[in-house]
Amino acid sequence: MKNGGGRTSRIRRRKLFTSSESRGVNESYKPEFIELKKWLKDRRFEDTTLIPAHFPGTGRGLMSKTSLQEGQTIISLPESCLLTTDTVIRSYLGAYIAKWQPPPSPLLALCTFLVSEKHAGDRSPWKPYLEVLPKAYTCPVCLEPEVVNLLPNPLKTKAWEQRSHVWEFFSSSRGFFSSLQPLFSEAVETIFSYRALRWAWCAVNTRAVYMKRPPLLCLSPEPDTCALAPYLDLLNHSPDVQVKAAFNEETRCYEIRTATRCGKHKEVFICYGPHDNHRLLLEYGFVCVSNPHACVYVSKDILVKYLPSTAKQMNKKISILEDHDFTENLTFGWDGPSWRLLTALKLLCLEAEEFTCWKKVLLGEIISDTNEKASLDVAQKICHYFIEETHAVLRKVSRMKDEEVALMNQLTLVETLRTEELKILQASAKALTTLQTAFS
Ligand SMILES: C[S@@+](CC[C@H](N)C(=O)[O-])C[C@H]1O[C@@H](n2cnc3c(N)ncnc32)[C@H](O)[C@@H]1O
Repeated sequence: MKNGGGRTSRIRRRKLFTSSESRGVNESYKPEFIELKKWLKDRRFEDTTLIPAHFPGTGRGLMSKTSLQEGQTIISLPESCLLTTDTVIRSYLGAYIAKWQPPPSPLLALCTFLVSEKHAGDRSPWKPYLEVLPKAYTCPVCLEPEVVNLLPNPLKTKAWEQRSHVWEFFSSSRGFFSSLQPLFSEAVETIFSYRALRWAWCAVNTRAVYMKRPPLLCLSPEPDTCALAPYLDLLNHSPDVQVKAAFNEETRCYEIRTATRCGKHKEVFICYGPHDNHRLLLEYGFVCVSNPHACVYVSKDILVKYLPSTAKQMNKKISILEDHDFTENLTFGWDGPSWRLLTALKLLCLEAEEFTCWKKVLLGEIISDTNEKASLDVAQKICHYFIEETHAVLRKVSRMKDEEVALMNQLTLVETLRTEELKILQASAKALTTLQTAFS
């Protein structure tokens, strides 16, 4: 029952209020930003609109020097500042990439360049940019296994998939890295280690902007869509803002135009997409407090577990749900259970004599008061089960924070996610109680 109604807008208003309260601390005096500024100036970019700052809620980001109006271009970064596969192919790596069969992917080309330039240290012309890149990431691939196990089930599965994916990316690239040995005096195995490649993978995945490029013959045909955009990639995400971002073929700059006003000395945000917190954690390693897109996912197993033991024709009902794509994306949100979740429950709760009406249920028709009530009751039970489970995990996280101080950051991330999910579940339980009163 997500209708984008009152609660969501209240959350948005609250969020806007809190962000306007949180003052950033100017960081432009820091040596790494002074160096980055010089480097950008040499590439014809000078910023008069934004300054690097640290914010209490979001960490490092960009702050506006003046108030920004709707439609204003907040940043216009020249092509010469962008790090793309073109940069890599034109570099000393180009000849090695061209020789390697099968051709490396665009992502591997970018990651190899980042690792190699980081290794070059002071000799790298990209040093001022590399120096401001985070040293560590909090995407699931970087989390300790005991922390991954504290994630909600569907996210946990995706987190393990991400770990195998990055490991596979590394192992399948070892041959290519060996071919680069003539470029280095140290053994390539020590330069292109799993940790180094994982760091580069996270840098590209959490920071690159979308920029579709024509395929290059020496690279595999996977889409070449990632560009690293120094300085611009200091902009944090907010679900409450709208921006237009694209490479302008006329000015040959990557430009971001805001559609949301921003006050002087406030954090300037862009929107990475209408992502829920699972996706933000999976792809970017953070979660957003009061995210209107956040939700709690319900799996098919949990649906079945909480149905009354008297429920009939369960296998048939499950296969109907599967055939009609109703076993995925079943969620609780700020406004209550989603329409998809309630519809799946209504179908599962059909009495034997109502079973022939299953198509009507999928079309959103009401079959009977009994069916409406039964499905709301199951939804409420599931919601309470999740509330209990979330409380239990939060207690465990709190114990672990005392015992495993080294994992503090990772545990705090899980705690924020789980606390947000608890708020959503409590809001859903309340919405369900209101709906249930109509049938009591
Ligand atoms: C493109 S970078 C933005 C700049 C980044 N904060 C930095 O210091 O380099 C994306 C990363 O910033 C962080 N981030 C972005 N938006 C955030 C937010 N609303 N709250 C907390 N962290 C955020 C996440 O770590 C994410 O992976």
